[in-house]
Amino acid sequence: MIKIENVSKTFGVKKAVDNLNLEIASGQIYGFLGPNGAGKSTTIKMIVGMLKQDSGKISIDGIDTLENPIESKKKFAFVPDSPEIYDTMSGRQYLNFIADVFEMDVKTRVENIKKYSEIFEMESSLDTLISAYSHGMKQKIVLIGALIHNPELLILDEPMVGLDAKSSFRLKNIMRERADDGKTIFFSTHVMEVAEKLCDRIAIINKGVIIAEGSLDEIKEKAHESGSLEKIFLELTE
Ligand SMILES: Nc1ncnc2c1ncn2[C@@H]1O[C@H](COP(=O)(O)OP(=O)(O)OP(=O)(O)O)[C@@H](O)[C@H]1O
Repeated sequence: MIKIENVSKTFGVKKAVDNLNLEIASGQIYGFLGPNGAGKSTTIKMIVGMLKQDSGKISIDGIDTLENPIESKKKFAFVPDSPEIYDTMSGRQYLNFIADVFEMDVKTRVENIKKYSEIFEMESSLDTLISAYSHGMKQKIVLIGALIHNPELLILDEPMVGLDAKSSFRLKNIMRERADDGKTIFFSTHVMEVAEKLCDRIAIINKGVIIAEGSLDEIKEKAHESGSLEKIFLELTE
C-alpha cells in the first residue's frame, strides 16, 4: 500500500531522513517507532505530501505521490500529531466538509458521523465551534473526519497522545477491525506497549535510518533478545 524507495530529506545541514526504504503491505497495522527527532514525522509528512522529499520515490497503492498528488491523496486519511483545524467551523461543519471532499453520499455521511461521534463521545459537541474545543476534542474530531469516509489507508502520527483512556481503547479496536477488513494502518508511536500489542509489523527509525523492520518476533531475533519491545528498542537505539 505504501512504498518508500531511497527517500532522503535534509533541513539545512541536518539529514532528517537518510535513504529510507520501506514497504507497507495492505491489511496490516504497521507501527513506526523511534526516539525524539528520529525522523518519524518528517517521513509521515513526505508520505502525505506536506513535505517534498529531496530524493527518492514514494507511492501509495502504486500512485507516485509527487507525480499524482491528488489521486494519491484520495487513498488515505491523515491524522497529524497536533490537530490544527478550522476554528471557525463547528465540528459538524468540519465533518461535512470532509465528507464533501471525499464525495460521500448523504446517507453514509449521516450514519458515519453519528456512529463515530458516539464512539468518541462527541455527539453533544458537534454543533459547538471548534475554537471552543479542548486539545483532545480537536484530536477526536480530526480522527472522526479520518474514519467517516472509510479510507483504504489510515496514516496516524502519535494517535493516542491527547486521547482519554476510553477513546484510546476504542481507537485501537477500530484500527484492528479495519486491518482485519483489509485496510492499512500506518502509525507512529512512542508507546512501546501499544506497538507490541497492536502491530502486525514494526519499523524502528533512529537518526533518519531504519535500524530494524519486521514482525515483533523477527525484531526480537534481530536484537538477540527475548524481552519486551521496550528493552529491544532501548538496545537498538542507544
Ligand atoms: N522544519 C524543520 N526545520 C528544521 N529541522 C527540522 C524540521 N522538521 C524536522 N526537523 C529536524 O529533523 C529531525 C527529525 O525530526 P522529526 O520531527 O521527523 O522527528 P520525530 O521522529 O517525529 O520526533 P518526535 O518523536 O520528537 O516527534 C530532527 O532533528 C528535527 O529537528
